[in-house]
Amino acid sequence: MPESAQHWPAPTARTPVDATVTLPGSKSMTNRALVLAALSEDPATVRRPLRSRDTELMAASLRALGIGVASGGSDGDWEVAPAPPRGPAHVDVGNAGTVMRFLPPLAALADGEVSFDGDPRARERPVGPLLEAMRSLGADIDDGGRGALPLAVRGTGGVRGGTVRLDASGSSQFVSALLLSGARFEHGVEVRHDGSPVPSRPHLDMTVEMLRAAGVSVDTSVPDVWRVAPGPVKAGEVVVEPDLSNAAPFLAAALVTGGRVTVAGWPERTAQPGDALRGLFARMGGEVAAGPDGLTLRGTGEIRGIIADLREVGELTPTIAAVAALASGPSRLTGIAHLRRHETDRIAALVREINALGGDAEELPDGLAVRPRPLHSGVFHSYDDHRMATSGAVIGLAVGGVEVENIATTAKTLPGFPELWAEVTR
Ligand SMILES: O=C(O)C1=C[C@@H](OP(=O)(O)O)[C@@H](O)[C@H](O)C1
Ligand SMILES: C=C(OP(=O)(O)O)C(=O)O
Repeated sequence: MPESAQHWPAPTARTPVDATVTLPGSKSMTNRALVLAALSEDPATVRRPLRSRDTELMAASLRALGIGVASGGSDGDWEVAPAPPRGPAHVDVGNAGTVMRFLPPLAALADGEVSFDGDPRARERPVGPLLEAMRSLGADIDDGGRGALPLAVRGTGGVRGGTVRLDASGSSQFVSALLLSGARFEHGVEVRHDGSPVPSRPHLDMTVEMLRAAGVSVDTSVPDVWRVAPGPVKAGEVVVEPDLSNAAPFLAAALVTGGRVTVAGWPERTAQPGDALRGLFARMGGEVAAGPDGLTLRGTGEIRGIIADLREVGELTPTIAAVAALASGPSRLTGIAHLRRHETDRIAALVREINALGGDAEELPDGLAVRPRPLHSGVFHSYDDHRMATSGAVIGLAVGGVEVENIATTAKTLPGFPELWAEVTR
């Protein structure tokens, strides 16, 4: 297909956006819930799960390991019938960090060999520190010495477990992965992080909260140390919250058009990093208020630049950068060197695409700087990255003639994005 055939003309807002949006479930919660359900003593239910590429890959992988994952009830609920995982099996991780990192420790509990591979990009994403940690906990892994996919976990039906030290500065998912399966290791697991700060702290809190809700004892009394006691997992019924990271482009739509967007069902309390959008978008000029209908952002007509360390909420960066490209003042987004190994090198990609539309963005060693400059029409490339694609949509609302290449890549975490966006912005 010629490149132009895959271009999606981003809608430009002729009037301020005014809408209420109901978003599908959180990717991060859904894939944690599926893993915990799979490791449970009893059948478990995942209510209001996200059904998207990343979560369907997780469900398919668990099925390949002999665990029952079936649709049931309304809202696409998943009924999980746990079983001791078994090989031989193959896991296609796609480009899902959660599948790539959360499943190898579970596969080490399997009886038999489990091979892992994924999209070409998945082979470039870091997994080495996790594999080393697993080896020191007693797992047998063949990665051909690459410290990357493709690899095989030679499960023996159990993992010794114990204490392990690792550098999780490349991805919080290394730690989450060990914790999620750790209760099923003979001695549980104690993970000690050693290195530059771990990114995405809220995602670690989410892991701990969901484990505790499943009856697992987790000790977090020492900073950068997580101890999971051995014992049963009882996931029961997990209700998945709306995906607040995917709320980012919709709230941004209100901010950049001086309009109003309400995200329905915003939880009062949540571990999701997307909750930080309230503060970040308020600093960028929005008025944010929580009410019975959800969280509402009103644009004031003013779009301010922002200086922010986004280490804890890295996955919000593409949207923040898109708003920054439309702001009246300069922005500096730092603490996010690890984004260079996300779905794409997000720092390089954002700078390239903003500049291709006439903007003034610059790469920093651990982030990017964006200075105000009027943007013009053009193609915004997505690099097979769902959050790049939605960022192009945000810019397109304010800049006429923006076309997003491969908008379909949004199906990684938000299938139906173009339709939902059209509804919200019409
Ligand atoms: O555990 C999770 O669900 C996630 C953790 C974060 O990963 P990193 O710590 O690798 O950034 C985040 O960016 C990713 O989208 C989801
Ligand atoms: C980094 C992301 O995803 P993954 O779970 O593949 O790491 C993301 O969704 O922004």
